[in-house]
Formats: sequence, structure tokens, C-alpha cells
Amino acid sequence: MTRICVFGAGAIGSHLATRAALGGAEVSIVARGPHLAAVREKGITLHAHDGVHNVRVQAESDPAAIGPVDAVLVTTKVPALPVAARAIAPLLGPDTPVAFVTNGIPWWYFLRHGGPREGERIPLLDPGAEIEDRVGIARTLGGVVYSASAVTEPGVVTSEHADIRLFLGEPDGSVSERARMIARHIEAGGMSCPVVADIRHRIWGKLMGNLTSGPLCILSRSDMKTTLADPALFAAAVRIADEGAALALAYGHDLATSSEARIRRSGMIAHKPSILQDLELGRAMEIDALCTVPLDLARQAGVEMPTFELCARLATQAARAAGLYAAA
Ligand SMILES: NC(=O)C1=CN([C@@H]2O[C@H](COP(=O)(O)OP(=O)(O)OC[C@H]3O[C@@H](n4cnc5c(N)ncnc54)[C@H](OP(=O)(O)O)[C@@H]3O)[C@@H](O)[C@H]2O)C=CC1
Ligand SMILES: CC(C)(CO)C(=O)C(=O)O
Repeated sequence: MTRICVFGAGAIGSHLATRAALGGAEVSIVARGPHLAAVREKGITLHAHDGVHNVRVQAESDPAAIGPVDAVLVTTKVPALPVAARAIAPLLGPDTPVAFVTNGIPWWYFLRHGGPREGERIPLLDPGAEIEDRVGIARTLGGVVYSASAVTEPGVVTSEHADIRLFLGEPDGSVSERARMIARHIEAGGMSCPVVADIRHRIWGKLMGNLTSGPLCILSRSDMKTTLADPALFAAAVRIADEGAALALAYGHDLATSSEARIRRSGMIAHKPSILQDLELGRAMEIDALCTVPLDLARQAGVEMPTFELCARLATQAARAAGLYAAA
């Protein structure tokens, strides 16, 4: 039986752990606090469009209690990744792949990228190259997840709409058996899980949702539906989507979706973006992956993003004022 461990099982990780378990994998999670205690006692309960699911999984705070597995999914927030990379060693056998399922530009973006920027590091996302040193690009898979989710009480995760997907892909663009192995279980558990040849394209597509909803909802302190119901904010989000599409294009990815259609879809979801959930719950915010690094990439490529920059800088100040973002 395939052993899959989810490291950092909060909203997304618990959802993926549930899908993998429903899909026949032997699943373990690394978690902590009241969520860990509740999962140990009652399993993970997932409320989703296809019903309420309850799965029993091995739940530990110490990866050494689990030992080597066939695949690891890392689903912490981005600021926690260096700590995760330090803790993960007991889960790794010689060939264990590690899929980083996080929002934003990933730490490994330019590794196995090809072209003139091949091998560039992004120190804001991997300070001291600790993730690269401890996990390594050879094990790394990219993951992009669509699942508006939240831990609604310890042990319980709610996923808010039916269009749930996990894209997996190798940084070098190959379509590997190890990614397919994970995908088979996620798919069998009821979540679409394509293994794609260009995971960076999916990263840009997903980032559009975060660029357009994250900073605006941080500033409005409201969910996407409420925020985007204001015509001026809807128009601002469309401008940000246009700016984001220009940025993606500058990095070789034509997203080819109408900005207005994209924002109309976001405006139907009464979901508080996870970065707003972090602000409300006092958790370190993913400002670098979702704001600072995209703005750095825009500057490097000569792309103007005035509307996004204004909102992102204000959101960054809000995060700093709340003590949830410490970097420059
Ligand atoms: N939620 C959503 O709707 C979506 C989120 N995403 C992205 O998915 C990623 C995960 O987000 P999400 O699931 O919402 O985040 P959560 O905060 O809900 O989950 C992360 C979990 O990791 C735990 N954790 C962190 N460090 C450790 C550690 N060292 N040991 C054990 N547990 C640890 C956290 O515990 P603790 O709470 O104690 O810190 C938390 O339970 C993010 O990049 C996010 O942007 C993508 C799409 C949608
Ligand atoms: C808003 C959403 C669901 C999609 O952009 C997301 O990724 C998040 O909550 O972080």
C-alpha cells in the first residue's frame, strides 16, 4: 500500500490527507495543537460538496514516529517551510518525493527551469537555501491546489465549492511516475489531480486568484464575494488581473483568460482568502510568496503593476502592524 504523509495538515493538508485516504493510500499526517489532538481522537472530518467524510489516519507531532514513506505532501504556510524542511528528514527514504503544495511563487521556481535564469535562488522564499539543502530539488514536486478550505473546528475541515483540483508537476517539466502515484490516490479519493508538464503555468494561473483577492480582502477584512460586490473594488480587481496576466506573460505564460470573467468567478465565492484567515488568526502571513516576490519579478521584467503594488504595499503594512510579517 502506498504510504503518503502530509506534513503540516491544516485546511489544505487535511483535505488532501482525506482524499488520499479515501483513495486507498496509507496516510499519516504531521500536525500540532488542538487539531492534532482532535484528529487522533476522532479522525479527520471533511465537509465537502460530495458529502461528509471521516477518515482515520496516523497523526503525529514528530515525523520520527512515522518514519520513511513513499511520498510527502508539504502543506504548511510558506513562512513555515524552512522549519518543515528541517523536520522532515525521518519521512524521507532514498527516493521519497516531496510535493510542496503552497500558494504563490515557490522557492524552487528557477531551479530546473532552463534558460538564462536557470538555477537562480529566491532568498526571500528560501533563506539560507535551507529548503534546497535539506530537501533538494531532486525530490521536489510542485503542487497547485484549488480548494477554498478552512479548519472550522479542531479535526474538522470545510471545503467550500465543488471545483476542487490538485495539479502536480516536476520542476523540469517531465511527467513522472512518482507524481502519478500520488495523483492516482487523490483522484480515487474524489479530487481531480492532473499531472502536468508545465506546473509553472498552473502556478501563475493560481497566483492570479491570490493577487486579485488576497490584498483586497486583507484591506476590506471581508470575504471575496462581499469585497468584489463593490463595483469600484471589482474594477480594481480586474485591473490587478490585467497586471498579473502581463507579469505571467513576461515570464512566458499566456494565461488567456478574460480578467473580468476571472473576477466574476472569484466574486461568487464567499471565502475569506487563507491570507486573511492568517491575519484574523494571528498566523504568519504569506506576504513574500504572494506579494513581495511577484513585485520583485515584475520589477525585474519591467512590468508595471500600479494597482497591485498599492494594494500589496498596504496589505504588507497591515501584516507588519499585526506582527505577522517581519521581513524587509
Ligand atoms: N485554505 C485555502 O483555502 C487555500 C490555501 N492554499 C495554500 O495552501 C497552503 C496551506 O494553507 P492552509 O492549509 O490554509 O494553511 P493552515 O494554516 O490551515 O495549515 C497549515 C498547517 O501546518 C501546521 N504546521 C506548520 N508548521 C508545522 C510544524 N512544524 N509541525 C506541525 N505542523 C505544522 C499548522 O499548524 P498551526 O496552525 O499550529 O500553525 C497548520 O495546521 C498555503 O500555501 C495556502 O496559501 C491554497 C489554496 C486554498
Ligand atoms: C482565495 C483562494 C481560494 C483562491 O485564490 C486561495 O487560494 C486562498 O484562500 O488562499
